[in-house]
This record gives sequence, structure tokens and C-alpha cells, in this order.
Amino acid sequence: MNDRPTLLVIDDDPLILQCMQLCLPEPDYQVFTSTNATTGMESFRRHEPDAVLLDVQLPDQSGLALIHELRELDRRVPVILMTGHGTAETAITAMSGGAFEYITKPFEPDEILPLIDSALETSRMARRPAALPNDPKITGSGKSPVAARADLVLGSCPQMIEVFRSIGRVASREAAVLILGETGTGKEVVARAIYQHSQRHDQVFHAINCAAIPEALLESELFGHEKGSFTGADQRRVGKFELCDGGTLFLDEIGDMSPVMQTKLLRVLQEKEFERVGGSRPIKTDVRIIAATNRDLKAAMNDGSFRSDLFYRLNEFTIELPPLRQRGGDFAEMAEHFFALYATQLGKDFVSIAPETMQRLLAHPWPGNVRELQGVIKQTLLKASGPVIVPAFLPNGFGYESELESHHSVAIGWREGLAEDVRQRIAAGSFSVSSDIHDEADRILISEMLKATGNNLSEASSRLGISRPTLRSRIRALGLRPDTM
Ligand SMILES: Nc1ncnc2c1ncn2[C@@H]1O[C@H](COP(=O)(O)OP(=O)(O)OP(=O)(O)O)[C@@H](O)[C@H]1O
Repeated sequence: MNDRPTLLVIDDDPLILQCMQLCLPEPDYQVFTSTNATTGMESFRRHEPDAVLLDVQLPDQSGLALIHELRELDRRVPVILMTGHGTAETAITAMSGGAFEYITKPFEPDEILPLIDSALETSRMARRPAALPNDPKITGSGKSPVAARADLVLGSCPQMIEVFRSIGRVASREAAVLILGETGTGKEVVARAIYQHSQRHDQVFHAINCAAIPEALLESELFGHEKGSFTGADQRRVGKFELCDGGTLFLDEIGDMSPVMQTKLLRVLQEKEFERVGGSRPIKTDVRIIAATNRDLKAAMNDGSFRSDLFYRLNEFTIELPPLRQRGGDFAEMAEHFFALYATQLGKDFVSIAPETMQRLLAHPWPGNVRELQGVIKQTLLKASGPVIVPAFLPNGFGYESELESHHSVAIGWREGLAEDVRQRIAAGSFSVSSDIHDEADRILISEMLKATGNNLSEASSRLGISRPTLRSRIRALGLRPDTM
């Protein structure tokens, strides 16, 4: 598998082949073309493409039969079928037989490109290794050819070791897994690792982001629909539960699913069957579910927005990812790794991270976790003008907000302390609160200024905005002696 996305187009129409080469240009994509089933099959074996665009009518064989053969070789590679007018029913049969999507000819690039993107993304998740530490296939320290084509999952802090152990324990079981963690902590990468280490690793893997799709569409995406079941349903559609039969379905952002959809999902998990929207025939399915959310599902159950019976069904095994700020020494290791990786990708020199830069990075709270770290490192490298990463290369304002925040909290602490002091003096019945507090403030102010100016009275008085005689008299009145300054 190549590092850039590869597509195999099998069609005897030279215009389609040309169009795909133009729409998916080098060097971002690699497009292989074949004009018949025999050479298409050879190309599939040789190039191991990420996705296939296949015409239903080929000179030497039907596209439908070819899908079957391609799936015998690798079920994880999504195949988009191109049909002519009037052959949509055939395409639907093909989808039931495992095609990822279909499109009716003629089509515009705008119609096909989103399907291709989605197929390539599905393929990436299923086939790009999510490599755990000490994976025997990944040798060396990220420099082997296999490692270069893998997403290395880094971590050696106790919480991440526990995550890796959990993946090992649960992957080969059929249990549903619930992955919890803040945004960008690696929930998708853990879901892929579970699938890739599972018994179903050579079967299909599909992912769906429950938060990104409106409810009505989500239902049809998951369960499919019958022709005419709602306005716009001009063809029957096969949903993910049907496409994933025998495979794995990753339900991302499950905490955002509406109550109606939660009920429908619960039913398919309990009964292992469902009906297409507008259909009445129950369809059996055997799908392993991996779900993830950054929401607090316990709180959602308490306020009634998440069904507890669905929670227990999904939660046969839980993996909780720690936020980046709680991963101790892993942070520095990850920062080094991403600097080296992206420097190579961006053609930049990288030797080391200066200690002050690392301090700034460590002081940041990282609400967007590993994804935010990756973004900051890419921006830093783009700005960098030398191989040692100094703070000036960090994105504008980076790290300053945490300094300001700590000044702010010091300021809040100081004011709170002063207010408490004043309250106690008042409660004690003092009549000199004002002069006592002003004297105390002057004592701190004057002694700090004298320290800063090396006891130079002229400079200290001018920086305090008072005359030199006034400063002298205040020093005397407050009883400040040179040894206390
Ligand atoms: N432990 C890790 N080591 C190396 N890279 C990691 C690690 N965890 C996450 N990443 C990388 O961080 C990025 C974000 O991870 P991922 O998409 O899995 O997060 P997520 O929790 O699913 O985010 P969201 O909640 O926003 O969907 C990805 O590029 C992923 O490869």
C-alpha cells in the first residue's frame, strides 16, 4: 500500500479514464487504469489500490462478477460501481454483494469525487496499520518502510500501557467496545487497532460519524431505505449494517445520537436484525460494534439524553484514553516524533527542540490533545528558519496565554488574600485599616523597587513617581533598613 491514495479505474471508456486522471492529479493521488476485467484484476493484484472505480459493462466480463472476484482477494478495498441508465437495479444487487457505492453514468466530477474521497477514507481506516508499540511487524524506531506507512500509536505512560493491554485483551473477542476520551486523544486510531488485531481484520470496516449527519439521513445511512420510502428516495439504498455484515462498524460520536436513533440502534444490537427504512422484510446482520464519544455518557444517562440500556449494550468493554496533558513523559516523546516526521514530510531541517520551547509546549493545556499538538508542530515547522526549534518559531501568541493565565491566577490569589486580610482587620474592630494596608503595600513596593535598582534612590524614586525626599521619609517611616531592602 502506497503512502498517497491510489485508485484503480476499470472501464473501456477512455474518457472516464482520462477524466479520473485529471480529477485526481499526481503527486497527491496515483491513478491506475485498465480497460478490461483481465488487466484490471492483474492491476489490482500488483498495485493493491486503496479503492476501485469499476464499470458494470466490460468487454470481457461483467463488472458484477468482477466485484465478486476482487472481494475474494481483499474485502477491505471499497469498490464503486458505475452503471448506465436503467441498470440501477443491477447496481443495488451489486451493493448487496459488497460494492461500497454506485453511481449512474453520465456523472459530473462533483458527484463522483465525494464518493471516491469517502471510499479512500474508509480504505485508510481499514488498511493503514494503527501500529501499537512493540508491534513485531513494525521494526526499528519509525524508520522502517512499514513504519513509514503506519500510524504509530505512541505511549509508555501507565495509562497508555493500560490502553494497549486493553486493546490486546478485547481485540480478538467479539465484545462491543466503547472508547471514551476528549477530542483528539486517539479514539479512532484505537478503534482501528482493535479491528486490525481482531478475527475480522480481513472483513469490511466502515465508520460513521453520528454527529456529522442529520437524523433522517443517519437512519438511511445505517439501515438503508426502500425506493419511494421518502421524498428523494428514488432508488433503494443499502445501509452500513448490511454492508458490514461479517465485519466491523465504528460509530463515532455516539453520544450525539438522537433518542429515536438510539432506540433503533438498540434494537439491531439486541436482535441482530433490522428493516430498511420503508421496508418490512427483516434483514439479519452480524456486525461488531466499536463506539466512541468525547461526551460524559454517565451524565447524559442521568439527564435522560442517553439510554442506559444502549449504554450497557455498547459498553461490554470500555477503553478510556487519557488527555494529553496527563501523559507525563509521553508528551516530549510525541513532540519529538511529530517534529521529525513532519520535518521530513515538509522538507525542513530538524535537529532538536530547545528546552524553553519544550517548557512552553508543556505549559499549554492542549484541549485538542494529540490532533492539536500535530497542528501546532506543523505550523511551527512552517515558520522555522533553523533546525533547532526555538520559542520564536511557535505560532503567534503560543504559550503566552498560559503565562497570562498564571499571572491572572496570581493576581486573583493576591487580591483574595488582601480582601481576607481586610475582612479580618475590620472584624477585629481596627480603626487604622487604611493606613496599615497602605503601609504594607508601600513596604513591598519600595523594597522591591530598591532591590531592582540596586538601592539607587534617584532611579527608584523616579520609577515610583515620587520625589527623592518623599522616598527617604517613607523608608524611615516604614522602618526599612538597607538589610531589609
Ligand atoms: N498515542 C498516539 N500516538 C501517535 N499519534 C496519535 C496518538 N493518539 C492519537 N494520535 C493521532 O492524533 C490524531 C487524532 O487522533 P484520532 O482521530 O484518533 O482522535 P479522536 O479521539 O478520534 O478525535 P475526535 O474525538 O475529534 O474524533 C490522529 O492523527 C492520530 O493518528
